[in-house]
Amino acid sequence: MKKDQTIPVNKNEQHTVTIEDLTFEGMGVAKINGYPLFIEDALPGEKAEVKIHKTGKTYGYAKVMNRLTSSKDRVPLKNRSYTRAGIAPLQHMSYAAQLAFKKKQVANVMQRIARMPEVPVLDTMGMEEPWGYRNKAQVPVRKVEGLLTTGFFRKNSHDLIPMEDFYIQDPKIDEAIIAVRDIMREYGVKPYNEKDNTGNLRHIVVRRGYHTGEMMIVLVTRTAKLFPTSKIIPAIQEALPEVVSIVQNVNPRGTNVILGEEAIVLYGEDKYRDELMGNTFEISHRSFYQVNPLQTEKLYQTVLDFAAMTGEETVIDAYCGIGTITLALAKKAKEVYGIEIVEMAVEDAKRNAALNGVENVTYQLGAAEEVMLKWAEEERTADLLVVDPPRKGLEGQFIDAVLEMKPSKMVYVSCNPATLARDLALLAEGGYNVEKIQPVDLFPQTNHVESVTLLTRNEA
Ligand SMILES: C[S@@+](CC[C@H](N)C(=O)[O-])C[C@H]1O[C@@H](n2cnc3c(N)ncnc32)[C@H](O)[C@@H]1O
Repeated sequence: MKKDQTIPVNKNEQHTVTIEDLTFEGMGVAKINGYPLFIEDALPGEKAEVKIHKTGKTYGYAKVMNRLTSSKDRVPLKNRSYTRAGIAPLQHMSYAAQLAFKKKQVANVMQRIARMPEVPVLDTMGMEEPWGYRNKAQVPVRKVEGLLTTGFFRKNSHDLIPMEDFYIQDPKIDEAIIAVRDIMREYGVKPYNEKDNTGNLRHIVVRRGYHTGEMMIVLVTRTAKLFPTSKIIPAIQEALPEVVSIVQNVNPRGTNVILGEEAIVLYGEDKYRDELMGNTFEISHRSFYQVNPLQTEKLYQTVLDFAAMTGEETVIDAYCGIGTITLALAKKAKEVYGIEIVEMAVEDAKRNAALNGVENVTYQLGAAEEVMLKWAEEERTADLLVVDPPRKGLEGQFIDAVLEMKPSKMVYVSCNPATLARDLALLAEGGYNVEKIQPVDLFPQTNHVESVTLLTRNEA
């Protein structure tokens, strides 16, 4: 829709529309005289009476008042709040349709952003049981009707929707949140009030090892003062025998960032254990660890399959976190160099290598873009480069370093198709062939798309 065109709808009007497409967030798209309306819980092909609730210059939002026809891809909702909270925005879509939607997301950006429609995008690898998969929950705590309450924020807001069962988390984690909430209520802990930055308990974070059952509880508070800890700690231990670590993380700032800088270990050590690809990992409360353990093994196996190593390779694993991919690579390579920016993750990574008796890995603390540039200038090289950056993708400087270093093979693990496509276009321009992309569903019921891409150097 052109900017100078008048908006063909008004707020609160009702219209009958047919859904034509889905946004990357999974919202239905219908058009009225070319003006796109984004509609929650609506699938392509469905006809519905909708009410306009927001209009902008180039698009608006509408709500389904009456669904007139249903798509064959529609399944019953578990709970409408999960869509509102953004926990399970695709819950109305059959799992097969979710997998197809994610494959299409990748194909779309490869066409639109990378301008490489010819690159094969394989079928998304899904889960057998796409619920109850998350090994970590970070649940906000607020006062609701006078009581310390846990739940989830309504999308784009900080209104707490009280919730006890999240469905996408390991059910043991849901139980643990309720148990900790009840203990906090019993001992009169004050819930955080962000309006005037008062109260104390901001978030309850629970992490649980899928293979070990070990649980870590993180109590995120505004001040370092906490409760009658002498009563709370034994109460948590009694209610949750799987708990091996209780950490208080202090975050005094008025911010959306969950964790603060200061940590006080209340019980055990700042770590719990889990296993991945036959290796054991100790994970501290600040370290990144993939949230879907079963699918993570499929993701890493895809990395190994794409890498097809002979045992002679020198490998760089950039953005390595606590070394989960690094150790999987180490079994098949001559040597692996991990790069990671979070100091505690590097400490975890080193300890984890020792714990598993792996000697052919070396970890470098620092920004991957700086370390890679330095290594390229020193004329160090690698046969294989594995990258697994955060959502913003690779820095320009990182790509420059890759093009100078020229590893013959690259495997790119991405959690954001848009930045992946941008980076693949630059790498292709710099002499890499983008061979294939394998989407892997790490986040069923959500619109997040993870993928693994194989690139080889075109020496011609
Ligand atoms: C998506 S995680 C991947 C971690 C690991 N490969 C895994 O599968 O568990 C991205 C990691 O990159 C790290 N990171 C973020 N920016 C970085 C940078 N500029 N340089 C190096 N590491 C960075 C984060 O701390 C995080 O551990």
